[in-house]
Amino acid sequence: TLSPYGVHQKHGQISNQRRQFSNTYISVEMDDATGVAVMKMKRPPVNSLNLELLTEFAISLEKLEIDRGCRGVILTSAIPKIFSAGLDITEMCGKNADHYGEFWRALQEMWLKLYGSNMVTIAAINGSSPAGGCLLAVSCDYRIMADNKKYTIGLNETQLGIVAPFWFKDIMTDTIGHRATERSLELGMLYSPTDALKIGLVDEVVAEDKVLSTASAVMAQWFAVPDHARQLTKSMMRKPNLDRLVTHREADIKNFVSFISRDSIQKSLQIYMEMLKKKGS
Ligand SMILES: CC/C=C\C/C=C\CCCC/C=C/C(=O)SCCNC(=O)CCNC(=O)[C@H](O)C(C)(C)COP(=O)(O)OP(=O)(O)OC[C@H]1O[C@@H](n2cnc3c(N)ncnc32)[C@H](O)[C@@H]1OP(=O)(O)O
Repeated sequence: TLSPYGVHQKHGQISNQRRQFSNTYISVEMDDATGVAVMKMKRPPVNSLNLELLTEFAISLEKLEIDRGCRGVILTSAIPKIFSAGLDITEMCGKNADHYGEFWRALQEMWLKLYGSNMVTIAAINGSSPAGGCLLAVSCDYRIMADNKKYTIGLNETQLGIVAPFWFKDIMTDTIGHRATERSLELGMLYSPTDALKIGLVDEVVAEDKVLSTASAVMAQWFAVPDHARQLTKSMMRKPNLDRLVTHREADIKNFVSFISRDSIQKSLQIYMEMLKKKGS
């Protein structure tokens, strides 16, 4: 079927209790018996967040949000060793202003839906999660990371010569505190799972093969609280950050477009991409 956004979706029934829907880059398996949906990003090689993935992400969340049977979402990756490499740098390089604006709006939309969700959201971080990947995780209610010191998480934007916008910074501050955020963002720090746990960036570190089962167990604990009370509390806690972006949404897009279009910033991003490619070859 074609959704109102023009994204093709495949629907399938895999049992009486489980429903599945899949787009190009997102697959969702909804378990009607538990009320839990597992949403997986599947954009090889590194789940970088391009315009299409962000759009599919927002549509999938919207569908779950209006599904009365769905009370919680586990967000994870179908790609081994990678949760998400963050924003697709090629979406921010060598394109025109209209494209940058459309891309940024899609990112804002996805974030407003994820951070503002009424459902319980748990990030099952089964791999590296820099920058935009960290934003996804920090926007959830709870974070469980795989215990593998090769994986890192953090807002490393300054290492690319770019700057995390105020709404990334706000939720990072709410998660790890002002001082830790200041240091972390200025230096563009990436943390191992153990260090991320120490500063409170993730809530639990578990063996790689236990990430999903732990997420399900944590979900059951959160489900023990009456939905209406938990939802009103979540909304009370998150409303100021949501309102701030909604109020300044157009200015934020303008700011991004003018910043990213600068020659010096384009050059920094190109150098970073070349560095990534060299490392891989
Ligand atoms: C004043 C302020 C106002 C407004 C705001 C202004 C600015 C905007 C800020 C925007 C916020 C930005 C957020 C972001 O998310 S930027 C992206 C940051 N991401 C990273 O730095 C991660 C980079 N990637 C890695 O570190 C590694 O790839 C990773 C994830 C650890 C995996 O490592 P590995 O398995 O070894 O894989 P490779 O490195 O070999 O990568 C494989 C392949 O993927 C390409 N690639 C990797 N990451 C990205 C990416 N983010 N975007 C696009 N492409 C990516 C990589 O180049 C390889 O490609 P190849 O062709 O060589 O196969």
